[in-house]
Parts: sequence; C-alpha cells; structure tokens
Amino acid sequence: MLYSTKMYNTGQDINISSERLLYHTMDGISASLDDLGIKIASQVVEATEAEHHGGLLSYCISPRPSLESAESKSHIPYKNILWVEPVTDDTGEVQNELEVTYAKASGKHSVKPTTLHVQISNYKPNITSTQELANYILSKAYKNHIIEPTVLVVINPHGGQGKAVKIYNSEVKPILRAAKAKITYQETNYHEHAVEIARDLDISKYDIIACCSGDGIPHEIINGFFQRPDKGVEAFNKVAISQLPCGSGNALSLSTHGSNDAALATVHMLKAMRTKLDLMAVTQGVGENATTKLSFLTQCYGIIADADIGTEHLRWLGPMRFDLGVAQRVLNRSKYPCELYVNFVTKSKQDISAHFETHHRRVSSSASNLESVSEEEDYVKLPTLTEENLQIKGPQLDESPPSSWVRIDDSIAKNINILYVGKMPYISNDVQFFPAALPNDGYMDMILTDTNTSVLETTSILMSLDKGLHVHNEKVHHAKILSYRLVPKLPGHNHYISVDGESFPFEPLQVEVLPGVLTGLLQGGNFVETCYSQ
Ligand SMILES: Nc1ncnc2c1ncn2[C@@H]1O[C@H](COP(=O)(O)OP(=O)(O)OP(=O)(O)O)[C@@H](O)[C@H]1O
Repeated sequence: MLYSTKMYNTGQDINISSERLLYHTMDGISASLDDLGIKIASQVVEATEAEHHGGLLSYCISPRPSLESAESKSHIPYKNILWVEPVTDDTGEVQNELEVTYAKASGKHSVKPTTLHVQISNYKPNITSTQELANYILSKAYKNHIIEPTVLVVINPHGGQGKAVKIYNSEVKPILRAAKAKITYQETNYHEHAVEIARDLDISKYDIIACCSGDGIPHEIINGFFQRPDKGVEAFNKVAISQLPCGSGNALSLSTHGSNDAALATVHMLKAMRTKLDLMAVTQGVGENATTKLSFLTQCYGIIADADIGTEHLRWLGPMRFDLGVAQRVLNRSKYPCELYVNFVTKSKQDISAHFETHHRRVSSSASNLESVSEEEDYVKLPTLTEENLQIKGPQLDESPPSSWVRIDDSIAKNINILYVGKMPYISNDVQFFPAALPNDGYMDMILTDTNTSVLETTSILMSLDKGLHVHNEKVHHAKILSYRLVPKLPGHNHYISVDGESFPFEPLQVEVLPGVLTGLLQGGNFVETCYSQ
C-alpha cells in the first residue's frame, strides 16, 4: 500500500532529544538513580566536557511527554534503557559496576544501541547485590512491558521495494538483541504466506509478532488468527501484533510507534503498552459464498483506492504514481456512484470532537495512573476475549439493512469521489486521514467527499491531509459509525476496493466494528498525536 509521496516526518519522531552525554563509555562513571532514569554525576560531565570538543554521545528517544522533563546533558531515561547487567572481570567475578545498554540518538530521527559502564551510588537499602540493582533498573525500564519478550519476526523480503531484510538486519535486529529479545525469524515466501504462519502458529511460544513489512503482513497475520478453529480468540488474547516499518506503506507503525524509522519503532515497540484495539469485520458475498475478513486499518472506494491499486503498473514511477493517480482523477471529476447505508453514532463534527476528548482524556489518565502504580502491581491486565466478541451481528448482504441504518441521499451517493473508512490516524508519513480515530472506542471513522465540491476545493482538502485539517472542511462528511454497507454502482473494470491497502473483490461489502479484539502495542495506551489531541 502506498499513500502520498512527500517524505517528511509525522512530527512524532522528532521527539528524539538532543540531550548529550559526555564521557568514555567504559569508564565506570559515577551515577545515581532518580525517578526518571540514571543521572550521571555532574563532576563527570564537567570534566569530560572540558576534555571533549567533539564526538559527543547523544541519546534519548522520547515517545511521550514524560521524557521531556528528563534532565539534560547527564541523564539516561529509563525509557531509553534496553538492558542492564553487572560487569564481570576476567575471572567472571561480579564487579561493583553496571553495563547499561540504551537507545542513543543517531542522526535526526533514528537511534542505535550504545553501552556504557556506571557505578550507581544511591540505591534502596533492600538492594544487596549488583544483580539486584540491575534487576531493579530493568523493572523501571520495562514498567508495564515485557522484559526479554519472545518475538516472532515475520518479514516480507519483497517489502519496501526489496529493502526489508536489509532494514531488519541493520536497524531492527541490533535493538532487539540489545534488549535480549528471544527472536524467531521467518520470511514470507509468497502472497498470503503470513496467513498460514499465523493460522498454524504455536502461540504459546510468543509474546509479540513483529511484522517487518508494510501493512500487508499485519493484515495477513490478523486474518490468519481469524482462520484458527476458535476464530483466533486465544491468539488475540496472548500475542501482541506490531509492525516495524520495512514496507512502502507503514500506517500501523506510524499510528502506534509514531515513526517510519525501523530502529526507533523497535524501541517504541519494546516499551509500548499492551492495549486492546478494535478491528473491523468486512463481509462480501451471500449465503455459502459469504466471506468475512478482518481489517485493522482502512477500507477505501473511489479516487484513493483507484490511485493506489489502479496504478500498480506504474510502480517504476516510485511513490509519485499515487499523487499523479489522484490528481488525474480529481481533474477528470471522476465519480463513484454507489448505494451507501450507514449506522451513524455522531450527528455533527462537534459530537466527534466531544467524543474524542472524553475518550482520549480517559485513556491518558488511566495510562498515567498505571505509570504511578507501585512496582509490585506492575503489569497491565487486558480484558479477555471470547468467541462472542468475534461474532458478526449485521444482516446478510441479500437482506435489507436494519431500519436504524441511514441510506445516504442519492445527491451524495451518486457523486462520491472518496469513501474512506478507517481505525488508525496515520495512513502514511504525511497523511493523518483519520485524526479522530481512537484505538478502542468501538467506532470507525467514515470520511466522504463528492463531486459537488469544486476541483479547487477538493485540491485544497487534499492539501490539508498532512495536518488532518481536511475533516474540518464543511464539504468533507465525517462521522463516527458502527457499521455500513457499500454497494458500488459502476462496472468493476479498472476500479478497486482496497482493504488495509490490499485489493478486495469489486462487489458489495458490509463492515462492522469488532471492539477490542486485537492486542496491539501503543505508547501510553493511545495512538500518536494528531490535530485532535494536540
Ligand atoms: N515472498 C513474497 N512474494 C510475493 N509476495 C509476497 C511475498 N511475501 C509477502 N508478499 C505479499 O506482498 C504484499 C505487500 O506486502 P507489504 O505490505 O508487507 O509490503 P509493501 O512494501 O508495503 O508492499 P506494497 O508496496 O506492495 O504494498 C502482501 O500482499 C503480501 O502477501
């Protein structure tokens, strides 16, 4: 999947701090612990500042505001710490020093693991050995996260125009290794191989499936779980699914880890909070031919689906093919008539803002409560899923939609140019298409535009996608919904329906939310910031 060409940042990963540390990494420098991390003794910093005029060591990833308050120059926040263990001498005897491995800033938007030796002066009286001290720091570094997780890496070697394996080896693996994750490596050998991998997986072996790919592999893993005899109940309960951005479309990573950089996303994944995410059940066909697949990201009909999937033959053009495809269809006033039935939740854009604020505030405050709970009551317990949660409740496609569903007026439905429904805010690096999307509010966001809007206005709407401001344009229909049915009313030739960026049959489809099915890994239990949360 591919959306938009501009390669600047979401603004989420500029949180890498420019704070600096100045010392030789193996000196066993004096340090102390504070609430936020390891504080290097000020005299060490001063002495080494005088010594060094360049080659500074900088560090720090900062997914959430808690790091912004970290002290400058002399501080390694717990959030950056990947591993801590006692230093041993040549004979294997444990020394009074710790080896700390942490994520250090590398370039503007990335990180790499770096190691240093510290001597901590202040620690709790009940800590009686260097190993206990290391364990204590690790428990702070991985508060509400799994220490040494077992990770199944599923990698699409063709992802990211063939760069996925290289990105994994150079950026992802060093971070996973530094964090002592237990890695199982599995390449996909053909389309839908990841469905089989997830369907047949021994889930008892893994904490996380890390898809080193675009959004296609997480889509397949989720659907592989759904094909298990229990519809994936046990798998969804046990294993968190995450994406490390190695593909051309990395919406899952952008929306959850806030980064298109694979190393930074890996650190964020390791430090993220297990959080329940809603999925969407997409049904096509009737009777015995009815099939339901799960969608975690989007369904799309109209200009954007055609500009993405309908321009595959222009791959040689690179990412530009998508923008050209959209521009051509906007200028041609392309329209995509359909019948559209929607089960609305919100009636106005004010309702959406109010809903977002309430839900977002609730999640943020429960996440900060979790941060402040004692070390003993450490781990987040998620609600347990049952098969009931995966039951499809909507009518068959050959039955009438329920009377509570609104049929969209023909003045709009016959003139649609973009119908886009989503569950995650970012669909590409510079496009927050669904800025009001929430991880587990039980609703989808529907966005609709039609050709009653002028070319100029449509262009201006598309130009405001980077900041998510398009949703405030009065010509853009935006609502929180529970379910919908789309019946395309144009021939399928050269037209597409895309689900999570994958091409689906060009025929009627019905979609409903399945609340809280997927176990995902989110920073503080929320999606990254959007124009709604800022
Ligand atoms: N070994 C393989 N050979 C061919 N196709 C594969 C292979 N492994 C995975 N695929 C398919 O590649 C598609 C795209 O995967 P993914 O989203 O991970 O990558 P991407 O770089 O974002 O790709 P694209 O730009 O094609 O969307 C998926 O449909 C997946 O089934």
